Amino acid sequence: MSDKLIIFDTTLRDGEQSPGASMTKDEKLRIARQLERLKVDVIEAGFAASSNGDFDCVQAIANTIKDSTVCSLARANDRDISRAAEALKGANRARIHTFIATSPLHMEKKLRMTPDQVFEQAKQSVRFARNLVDDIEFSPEDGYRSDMDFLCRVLEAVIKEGATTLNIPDTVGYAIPELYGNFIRTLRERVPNSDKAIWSVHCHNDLGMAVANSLAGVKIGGARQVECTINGLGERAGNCSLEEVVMAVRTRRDYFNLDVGVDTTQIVPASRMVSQTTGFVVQPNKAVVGANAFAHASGIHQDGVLKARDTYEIMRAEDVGWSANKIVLGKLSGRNAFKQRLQDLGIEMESESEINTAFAAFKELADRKSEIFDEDILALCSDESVTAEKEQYGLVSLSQRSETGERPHARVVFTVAGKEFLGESDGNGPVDASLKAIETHVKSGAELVLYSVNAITSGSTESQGEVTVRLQHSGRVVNGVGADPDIVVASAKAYLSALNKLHSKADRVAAQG
Ligand SMILES: CC(=O)SCCNC(=O)CCNC(=O)[C@H](O)C(C)(C)COP(=O)(O)OP(=O)(O)OC[C@H]1O[C@@H](n2cnc3c(N)ncnc32)[C@H](O)[C@@H]1OP(=O)(O)O
Ligand SMILES: CC(C)C(=O)C(=O)O
Repeated sequence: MSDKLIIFDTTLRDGEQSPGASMTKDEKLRIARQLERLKVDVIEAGFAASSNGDFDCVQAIANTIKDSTVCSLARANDRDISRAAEALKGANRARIHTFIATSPLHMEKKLRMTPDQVFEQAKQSVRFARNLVDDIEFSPEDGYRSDMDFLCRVLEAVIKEGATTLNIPDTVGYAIPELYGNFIRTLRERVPNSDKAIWSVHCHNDLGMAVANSLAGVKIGGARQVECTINGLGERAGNCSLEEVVMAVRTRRDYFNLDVGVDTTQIVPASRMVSQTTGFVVQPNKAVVGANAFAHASGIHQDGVLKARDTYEIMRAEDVGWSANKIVLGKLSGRNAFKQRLQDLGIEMESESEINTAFAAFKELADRKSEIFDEDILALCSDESVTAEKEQYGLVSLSQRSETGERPHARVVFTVAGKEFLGESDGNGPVDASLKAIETHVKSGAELVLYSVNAITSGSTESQGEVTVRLQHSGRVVNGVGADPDIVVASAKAYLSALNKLHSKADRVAAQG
């Protein structure tokens, strides 16, 4: 049996069946080119007979893609199949994928056909398609819920008519891995001449088992084609996700012993492209392509990964297209990860006790802020040099008046080197008025380059607000942070804190030079 697993991507067909994921021709072409870079074996470009627009998409993709086989879906009737063949005319390698439902439920209630009629239509359609194109895939829709004897009869007949791939869909995601794997194996054992066709799996994710079922179809059943989509996009809860199935087979080659031709470094770019095109956001904890798939937030894991990546990583982030794995600093981080980040940022600490002080400040900040960025660490480390005694500026009191239709006015009392000053100003808003009131006396000449507000405590109106301001002056950039239940007061505190840092940096520069 072949040791190659064929990757059949149906993002542009079944993926587009996700409500809200419809794509334009240009978008489909762009994704098709990315799928070719990804080196998938087959691209199911659409359903040519479904509309003139989708016909154009299939045709454009067929005329553009050179390496992958381009496929169109078609119902089991002459019109759909002819449209598919026509759209695929320009393809280097073309495949028609024709299907008809074989489960008792679908035949009786949906198609309103007898099993014998379905049998004849399946045979006739494959024969018709085979006269137009050599590469024919046949799918008994709702195959997994079909009667085994009937299914074997249909599959035997379509092989005789020239079907080259037999795809057994779990159309409604009802299968369980072991049962689905055995189902495929039984079919392969019972259908005469089963080795004349490639067996394929197409699983939906209604019970969250699309990937597991597909892999069971491969391992237990002996399927050698998996139908899948980028980000697991697809009808209802989606399809088997390409990135998961490919990385499972590759990472556990010891178990599957199969080759996949996919260039895995193109996985993340493909995932991003599909997400941006469809507007379907990838959940952060999604395997392989989620933002957190290679991110470590807890101290023990961070320590392990810094010492040896494989302690907590079974794949390399770079192998699937991320630039690197991530150590995310936060309240669960430990000293080793913190020290490593200081080193990465070029921050030198002279003694272990200095590091301990910075680490304690970091932990305190991390209790209030869910993620600590490099800017926070830079600010936090420069804070160490600003002790209470050295503070040049301090807030004493603030009052402000703002009424609808009137320009807000602020009165701020603050200290400069221990002496009290009163500043007053109007402004566009109460925050603007307060900062201008401080500047009436300070005249720092600094430019405000960032202003942001965070709720430190839970999201009620009583929350403590944390304001960050970033000031720039003569090439120096400093962050100031202030917290208070009153956002205007927090802003004034943050502003004065940033002025303190500018002042202390200026002092240091003066002392050095
Ligand atoms: C499991 C899957 O994902 S299958 C693929 C699903 N994808 C799509 O349906 C997307 C594209 N579909 C479409 O654009 C339209 O449904 C079309 C163009 C295919 C058909 O549109 P309409 O002719 O208006 O039919 P409508 O969609 O209302 O009903 C489907 C018809 O096809 C029949 N049909 C369904 N499957 C098949 C099949 N595999 N082979 C032959 N006929 C079929 C149904 O019995 C029904 O026939 P009826 O009109 O005689 O009752
Ligand atoms: C057309 C077939 C393969 C399908 O999409 C399904 O059964 O889910």
